[in-house]
Amino acid sequence: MRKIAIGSDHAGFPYKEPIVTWLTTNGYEVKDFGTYSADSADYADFAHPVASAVESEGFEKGILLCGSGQGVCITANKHQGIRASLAWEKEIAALSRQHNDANIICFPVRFIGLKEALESLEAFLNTEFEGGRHQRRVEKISC
Ligand SMILES: O=C(CO)[C@H](O)[C@H](O)[C@H](O)COP(=O)(O)O
Repeated sequence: MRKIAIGSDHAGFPYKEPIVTWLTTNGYEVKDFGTYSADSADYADFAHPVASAVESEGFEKGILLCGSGQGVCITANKHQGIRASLAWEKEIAALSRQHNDANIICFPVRFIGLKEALESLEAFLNTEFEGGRHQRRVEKISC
């Protein structure tokens, strides 16, 4: 089964449960790294565990949610093995897989509808990396 890690802060929290439900309904195994309420929380406390899970704990991909999507994305990209992408519509989500081999998708929950987020997630999970010229470019990301 495909293992997915998910995490959010308070601003991302409203979409976490619907996304988990969508994932389990569609046959994914999901681990929820919090937050577990709408109380104010710090995005890095959830982005780091999700990034570690994808980087080295056998999770295929990760999903991170915060208000703008920026905080979780910046945090996750501090991890060597992570390519986290910010997505607000499905074509961007698919491109992050095709061209960037992204392994975490970050959603700006205060700026995207749930339907668009779920369609973007589906595109992200079902799109393969194209390799070729993009492989060379991805290899140049690490410093
Ligand atoms: O968007 C975020 C970080 O990029 C966070 O989710 C926060 O919501 C944002 O920083 C605003 O903070 P607030 O405490 O919700 O006002």
